[in-house]
Amino acid sequence: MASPNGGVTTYDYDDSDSAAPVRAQTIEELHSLQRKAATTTKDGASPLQSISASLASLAREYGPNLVKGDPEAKVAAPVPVKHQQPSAIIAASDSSLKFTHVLYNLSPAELYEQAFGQKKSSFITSTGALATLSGAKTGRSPRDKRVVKDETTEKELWWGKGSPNIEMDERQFVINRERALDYLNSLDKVYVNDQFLNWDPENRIKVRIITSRAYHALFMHNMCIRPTEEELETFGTPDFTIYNAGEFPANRYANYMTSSTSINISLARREMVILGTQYAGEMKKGLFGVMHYLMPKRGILSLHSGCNMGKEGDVALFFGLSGTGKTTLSTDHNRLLIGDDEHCWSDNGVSNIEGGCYAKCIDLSQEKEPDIWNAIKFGTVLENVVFNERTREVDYADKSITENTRAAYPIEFIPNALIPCVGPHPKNVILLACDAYGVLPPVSKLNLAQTMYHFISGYTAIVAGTEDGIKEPTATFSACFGAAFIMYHPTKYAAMLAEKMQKYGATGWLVNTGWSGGRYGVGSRIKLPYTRKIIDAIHSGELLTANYKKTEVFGLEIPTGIDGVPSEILDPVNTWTDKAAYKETLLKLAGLFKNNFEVFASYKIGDDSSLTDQILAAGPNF
Ligand SMILES: Nc1ncnc2c1ncn2[C@@H]1O[C@H](COP(=O)(O)OP(=O)(O)O)[C@@H](O)[C@H]1O
Ligand SMILES: C=C(OP(=O)(O)O)C(=O)O
Ligand SMILES: [Ca+2]
Ligand SMILES: [Mn+2]
Repeated sequence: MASPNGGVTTYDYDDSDSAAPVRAQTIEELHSLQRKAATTTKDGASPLQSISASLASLAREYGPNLVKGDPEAKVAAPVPVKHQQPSAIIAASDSSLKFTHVLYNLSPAELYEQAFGQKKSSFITSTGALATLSGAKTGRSPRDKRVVKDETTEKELWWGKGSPNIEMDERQFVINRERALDYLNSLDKVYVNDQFLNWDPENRIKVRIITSRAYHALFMHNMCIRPTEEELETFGTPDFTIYNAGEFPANRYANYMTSSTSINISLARREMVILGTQYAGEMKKGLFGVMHYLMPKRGILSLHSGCNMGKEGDVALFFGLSGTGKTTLSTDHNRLLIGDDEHCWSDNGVSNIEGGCYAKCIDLSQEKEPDIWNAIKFGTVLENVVFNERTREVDYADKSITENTRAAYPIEFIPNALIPCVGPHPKNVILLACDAYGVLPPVSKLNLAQTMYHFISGYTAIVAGTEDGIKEPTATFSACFGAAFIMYHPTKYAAMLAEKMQKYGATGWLVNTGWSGGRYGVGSRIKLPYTRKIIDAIHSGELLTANYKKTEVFGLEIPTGIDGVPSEILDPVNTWTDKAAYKETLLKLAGLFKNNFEVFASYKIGDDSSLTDQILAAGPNF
């Protein structure tokens, strides 16, 4: 009788195990049957060659020896493809004799397995997410960011007081780059992701992320736009490359370095080097800075904002500093999500830069934020959360590691995401100001000059944990609601925003997602359900036709009533029991606005000098 595995004749024993035997002679063969080979690229060597070039030292003649696939994979291992090297070259150092395995664009399942093999800190939670730790740094380190100042960037970029761009020179950049590369090339394996930024096909940017940690690769898989198999085949050379050697420290004695953490950007080389921090947000926000450089050169405005669209095609932008409500408020069950954090506004409308969302999840509740809650499942990265050791249920209230706990998931995990993530010109531009002083109204309608005044001021709070060293909400002025990420002077972005808002007739709003009834510590955070009702009234048009009154000092137009919101909270004076303290705090804040704006007073906003005058007059009067 012919056996199912063909050719081999077996005889009937009186054996109870009468099922057909598996098509394997050995246990290894059996294991190899478990996994069906994935379709590989037509020309397997081509991405490896471009990766080898990426990982090459600038000082040595050729790059490291690269092999595809996991060194641990004994079964069905991909065929090693050695990088082409001139055969006559004699290895200059031991490091060039050694192989580094490249794990290229792995799937989430593969990255889970890699993460478990790599760190004791990676676990599956009860809903299937990958919980992990980012190490000593659990927020961004803006004081450790350096940008190469050369002849071009010296003229182009915003430098000096208030600017996020702290200079370094080209030579120190390549020294740090070499340090990162030597570290990465010393490892047995590195993870490489080739992905895209920007859903606008005409302005798509190709990015490569090289990292030592599987969780970083999964994070970027979720956060950037994922290429199809065909797009990977023709990917070619990336437009921008991140070398994430965050597990390895920077040299504190090097020029321009002040700590062992260093985030280095060279716009000329189109590269970013990360040393001494594993906080994943550093990569996504670093790339955002690059987009803030590249896009305005093409007449496209880059925005630190969330974005969603109503059923009628009405688009809203939500500008806000980290942790002040972009993700929470743009994720709205009644609207289509275009993106939660980074967008472009071009002549064609809006487009999301990213392929995923990065939600703060401290105190996350299923009831208040159901869509984010449900997105935390297999494939999602959970950074720095605490969970029950046995049930693996996450305790979202636990701040023992940080208050900046985060979930990163692909945008498709939100059921009403709009794919591709593009939309028409915005109708409403909402500025989220998280007021730690508790004196700004929950909502005000702004005219264009006021919108520009508040956009340039960027008054809000840095919330606990989002930046290194911040322990409680701290009042700040962050130009364009994202000063840490912009590259040019704020008035360049403001002029573009004014032009676009005017051209497309968008209305500006100031929404306080912070405190009410007293400053932080005395009053309380405005309730999320009320903020949602306010946002609903903006979207529906209800607030365009409402009755308004003007506040003293700031001259803000506030509505007298909104469906579902207690009317008395709309004017903040009503929520303070100590009226004298309210007035004093209001004047104090107005003074801070005035001081902050002084540096901008000498700049013209765009070509319109009458708009500049109106903007200067749109601040507080006292
Ligand atoms: N009134 C409010 N409006 C918006 N967010 C609020 C409000 N009250 C509390 N929050 C909380 O503030 C945080 C906002 O974070 P998130 O939306 O992720 O910020 P961003 O996307 O701007 O970085 C969430 O944890 C949210 O639950
Ligand atoms: C990730 C960050 O912020 P956001 O919540 O705005 O994405 C950050 O500031 O590190
Ligand atoms: Ca090796
Ligand atoms: Mn966010």
